[in-house]
Amino acid sequence: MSSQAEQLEFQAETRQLLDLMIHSVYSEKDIFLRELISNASDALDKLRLASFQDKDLAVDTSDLHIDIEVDKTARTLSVRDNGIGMTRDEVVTLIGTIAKSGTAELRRALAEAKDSAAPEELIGQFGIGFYSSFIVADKVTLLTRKAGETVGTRWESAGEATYTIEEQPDAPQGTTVTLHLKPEDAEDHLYDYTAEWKLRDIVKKYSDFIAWPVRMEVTKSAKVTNDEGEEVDEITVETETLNSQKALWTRPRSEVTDEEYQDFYRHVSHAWDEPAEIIPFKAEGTFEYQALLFIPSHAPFDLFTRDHKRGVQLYVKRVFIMDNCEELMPEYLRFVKGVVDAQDLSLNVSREILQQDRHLRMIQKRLVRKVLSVIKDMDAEKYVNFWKEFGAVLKEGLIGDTENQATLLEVSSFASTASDQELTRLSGYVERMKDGQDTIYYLTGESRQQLENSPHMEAFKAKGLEVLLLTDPVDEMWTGSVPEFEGKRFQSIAKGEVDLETEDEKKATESLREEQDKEFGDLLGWLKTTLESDVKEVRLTNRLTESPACIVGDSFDMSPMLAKMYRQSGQSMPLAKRILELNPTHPLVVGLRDKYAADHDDATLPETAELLYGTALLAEGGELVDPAKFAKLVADRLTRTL
Ligand SMILES: Nc1ncnc2c1ncn2[C@@H]1O[C@H](COP(=O)(O)OP(=O)(O)OP(=O)(O)O)[C@@H](O)[C@H]1O
Repeated sequence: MSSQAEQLEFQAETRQLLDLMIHSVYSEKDIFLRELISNASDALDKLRLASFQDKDLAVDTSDLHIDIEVDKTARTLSVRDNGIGMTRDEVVTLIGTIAKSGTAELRRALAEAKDSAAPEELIGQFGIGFYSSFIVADKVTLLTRKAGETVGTRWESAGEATYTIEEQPDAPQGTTVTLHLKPEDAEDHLYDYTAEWKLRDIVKKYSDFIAWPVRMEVTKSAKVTNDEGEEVDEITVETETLNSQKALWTRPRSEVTDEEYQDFYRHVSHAWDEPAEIIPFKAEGTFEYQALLFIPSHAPFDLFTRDHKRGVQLYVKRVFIMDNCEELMPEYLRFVKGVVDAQDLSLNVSREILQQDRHLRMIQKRLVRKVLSVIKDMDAEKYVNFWKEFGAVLKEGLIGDTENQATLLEVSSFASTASDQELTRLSGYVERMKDGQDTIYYLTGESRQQLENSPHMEAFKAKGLEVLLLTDPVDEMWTGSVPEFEGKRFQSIAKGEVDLETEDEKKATESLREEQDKEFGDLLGWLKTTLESDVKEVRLTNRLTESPACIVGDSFDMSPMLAKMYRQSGQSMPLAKRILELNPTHPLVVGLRDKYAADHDDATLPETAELLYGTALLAEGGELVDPAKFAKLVADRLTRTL
């Protein structure tokens, strides 16, 4: 007895995607089968794992496999697995909606792309494997029963606004996806997906390495002699395993083609791009393992969201143990995909055990070194693309991975005042350093333009000193914890006192300095009191050539941008007071000094002090605490000048 079929609506984004899929002119239509087999293979992996971990789960895992079945008359193609299956709720959440984290981005991509975007790009970015069925089918039925449950679920959709879902008491355990195929149309690359040769071809091409047997009933004809002594064709139907099931990582690189690696990459990463680097790796000795890692050519859309989930898979003796094994790759290499197959771990390992495992830590160490060395050896073109896609993530490693800090610095690139087109490596910066320069100067902030025009830059521009322009949020963090590169100290030009004068220059200006300190002493003291709630010190500087004032931090002060990031992430961050530096040669500063000397009680003085501070803050791209009050001050002052 089956319950009433319920009709549910697809989420709006899913509907748009399905629409794209159905009307796709994408010529690589064959890939739908790869997606279905990939899902089936994952489901078998999960069942085997569940049977290890849950002894009460009464399931037969002795014959796990994938069947491909065709019905030429009904024009259907089914992919059946006896894997983990899904509950009704899982079908609704996994098949009816797209992962929450991706929806906002997807909506944007769909709006931007409309008809122009190649659907395969969207498919790739958002990992919507199952939906690719609708490229070749006008109706899809999914029948599934979760291991351990008694009742199954039947899901069906024609890829329009809705799908139906109902209970199916007699469903076998596992999942069967049945495609009601669209009419053949060779011109549109819609082939006969009930043809044995075609299916065999596709499986060989895309899914040969799948560890589980992919089976299909095939007809064989053989010449036999009948009772009358005549030679006749005998047609027999037998089940054949179409894939070789060879784990790619166990085979030497010379025996595997690039295509095979690429298809495997797409299977493990659920991505559709090509890997930029293929990294086979083998360790022998006391602790044996094999790894096959990939550096993708494109960053996935969810690289920076918390629930980014695909990384390196852990296998133990060719048995899948888990996706995204965090113990194998540090966070900052989360874009690396692939598998690690360890020989000496127990199949029963849990996440908790893994966290303690010494061997795993050793594997991680070696893999990290291997990946970094591959990045180091990339040719220029590949590296530029790599850095564009993953540079901001890699730099996260500068914060925690002190062991590889030197290599990470070596492979990092940065924007710099030396070129407005190309990024520079630190080695390039060091080569261009002036005689006697022992410091790598940098400035952090939100955009290149803001940094280039910041008052902090003035003296550096005037002296022709190169400054790195760091605009990734992560730059705010690592610059605080990495002291040097090849003996050259990093120094923020917005922090500490800047001393760009040579000894000779210092001598020449010494007396001028003393004089200025005397002349401006009163003003500095008064300003410090007046602006007490905003600054902790007021001093003269020679870092400014054009602006009247700028604000700097002490060497160990948090930058305003970093404080803002903390506040945005919900942490309370008291406003840190910084230092106001004045340009003693600027007419505004000189004028202010004179006015203060003439009349300490002039009513306009405190306002001018506030304007001076506010404009310095704006010039560096900072945010005023009370913009309305500041605007009013400016307007009043302007009115008086008219
Ligand atoms: N044959 C199957 N057996 C069990 N669960 C399945 C099967 N096919 C799909 N699923 C479930 O549905 C989910 C969504 O599948 P879909 O192919 O749309 O994306 P995916 O496999 O998660 O890949 P991606 O990472 O590309 O999103 C899967 O993650 C899996 O949990």
